[in-house]
Amino acid sequence: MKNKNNQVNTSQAFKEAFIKLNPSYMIKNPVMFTVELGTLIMLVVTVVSLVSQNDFLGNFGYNLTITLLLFLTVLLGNFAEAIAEARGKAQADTLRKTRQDTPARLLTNGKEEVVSSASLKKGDLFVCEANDIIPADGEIVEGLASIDESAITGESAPVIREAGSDQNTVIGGTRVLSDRIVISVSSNPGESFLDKMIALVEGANRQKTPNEIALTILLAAFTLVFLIVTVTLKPFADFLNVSLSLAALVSLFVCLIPTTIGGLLSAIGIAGMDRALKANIIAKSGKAVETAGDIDVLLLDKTGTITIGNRKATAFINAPEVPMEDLVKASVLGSLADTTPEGKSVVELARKKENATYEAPRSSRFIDFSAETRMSGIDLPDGTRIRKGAWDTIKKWSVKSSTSDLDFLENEVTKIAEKGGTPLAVSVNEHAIGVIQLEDIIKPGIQQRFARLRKMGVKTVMVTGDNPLTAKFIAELAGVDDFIAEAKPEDKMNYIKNEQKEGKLVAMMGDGTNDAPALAQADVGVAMNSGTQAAKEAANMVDLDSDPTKLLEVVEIGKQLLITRGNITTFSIANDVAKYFAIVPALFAASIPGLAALDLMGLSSPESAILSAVIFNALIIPALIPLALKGSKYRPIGASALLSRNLLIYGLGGVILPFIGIKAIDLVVSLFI
Ligand SMILES: Nc1ncnc2c1ncn2[C@@H]1O[C@H](COP(=O)(O)OP(=O)(O)OP(=O)(O)O)[C@@H](O)[C@H]1O
Ligand SMILES: [K+]
Ligand SMILES: [Mg+2]
Repeated sequence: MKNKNNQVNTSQAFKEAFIKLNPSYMIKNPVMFTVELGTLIMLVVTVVSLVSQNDFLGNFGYNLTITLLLFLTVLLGNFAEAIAEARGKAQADTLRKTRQDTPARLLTNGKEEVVSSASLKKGDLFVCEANDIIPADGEIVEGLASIDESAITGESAPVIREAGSDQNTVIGGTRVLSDRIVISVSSNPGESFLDKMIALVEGANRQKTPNEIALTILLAAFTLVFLIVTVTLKPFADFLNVSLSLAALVSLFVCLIPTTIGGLLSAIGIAGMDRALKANIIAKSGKAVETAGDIDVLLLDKTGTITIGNRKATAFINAPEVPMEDLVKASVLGSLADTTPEGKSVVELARKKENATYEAPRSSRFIDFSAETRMSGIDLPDGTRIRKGAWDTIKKWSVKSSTSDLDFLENEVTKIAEKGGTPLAVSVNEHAIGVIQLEDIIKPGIQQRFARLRKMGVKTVMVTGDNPLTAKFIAELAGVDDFIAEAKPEDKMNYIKNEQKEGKLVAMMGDGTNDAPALAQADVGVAMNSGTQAAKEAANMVDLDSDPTKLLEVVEIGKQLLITRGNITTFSIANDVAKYFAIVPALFAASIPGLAALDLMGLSSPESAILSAVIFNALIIPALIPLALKGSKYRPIGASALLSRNLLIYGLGGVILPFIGIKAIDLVVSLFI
């Protein structure tokens, strides 16, 4: 999140590192758990070597040193995880301050009563006015207000939230700046957006992602293989009359198993979630963040996602021989009960421009707008049927219209649509009588960012319920690769299913209830924070900035996470293999003259070789903490170029570094033993 202080408390993280030594916690990380076991074994050996002496038990001072170094290795792994978590904890504390108990003006049967925010339940209604802190998450059922959401988003510009629109949700802890709204509570105590966010940043219920689980299993398998390698070295050494102490065997084992990635794995995952949060993305799972790194197609809803979303009526166009007054009257009557911003703006335009107000006769029947029918309207008591909606539906409805009227209106509809406006046709008793022009504003700065997504190999597709001409205009202006028009909610979902059948990974960004099925179906569903409750619940991420191009950051964070994990794994395993060739010749060189040729390093003694390797093995973990937290940089240079580049740096580097590092440490260590 922006503007949030993010101070990392190092001493606190160090304390956490000790708490994490608990074996029931350690067992989740098999590699480091084995190191902990090794430490315990060495502790026992150290104590025993104090009273009884032989070659296998080794000497007390040396054993104690190895024990302490192994303990340090475990501790440093835990510290890496703790320091990654500490950043989230600082943010959680800031958020907690936002979640205080506030008075709520509960509304029951039209009467107001002040209660505590903690007692609000799902479905309760409450009132908020200027300067009130909104006591709970909810949907506005009446009115419109400007709201300061900076406590959550860090963004100081106020946002407009309005009943009946796709921008009708409010978050507990944010502040109303103007006007009066009635809100219906959408979550029970303890389950609010803030509660979920706090749990998320604290990593309280962080689940390992499928990728992480797979890697953990692989690393455990490696550990087992190296256990066998180490154990079989003992009879081999006996046969050759080389004395190998228990300390040497345990140390060799710890040096060979992938402790570097084992110690940093969870820190890498936590840091990825943390980067998402810094980009103002609330990711409900780490899996979604990782998947985002591999996305092929991005679907975007038009209204409210690519455009600002409060479409306003700006003109009435009447059919020939239909008086303007009749069109305006029918438009207003057909919009009186329409709670959408489109409907309200029609009534508004009639009042402002034509100075016309009308009231619906009693016992009229209202037909609500739905994305499915794409029209709305009213049936008057005298039998008059008024409908307004998308041109293709109204055209079908208007069976009694003359061809010339239909031709005229179709021409007007085309003109509006070609400029990116949304035409709403109006029909009375199956006669089309005119068109209302709706206009919307495209969110700024979109085009370049879609171009970058294209460069990353992501195809962008706009899906909309609007007509093909409007869709085409907005699609070109926004710079998306393709568009789908006249899409009903299930069309959006089916498009995603089809792409998925072809093996593609699909992301969807949307804000409306009509986007919810698609958001749930997509591999990565991102809801606009401004969107409806249904959209936010169906999605696996929420973008606090309601920015449709935010997927760019999400993809980069996902790729970064995958690449960082890949790089450190490569490095860790290359390191371990190199250590084998650095230490084993040193252990046997004295007894097998043939091996001396392999002893490239010429380490000062077998004991010093072992010690130096263990020290190197422990220190490499903190050395890589900054990389694990910051992540490898992602460059859009293509997958194979990236792979060969990283293999070169982390694979080759991982092989070479231990030779240099261990030799340098050996030079120092040999001064002491
Ligand atoms: N209040 C309304 N009354 C009648 N018709 C409407 C109303 N609002 C929209 N329409 C018509 O229905 C069509 C579909 O609307 P819908 O909101 O499902 O899709 P959309 O406008 O493309 O938005 P999105 O891109 O968010 O899906 C609109 O293009 C418009 O022609
Ligand atoms: K190791
Ligand atoms: Mg929308």
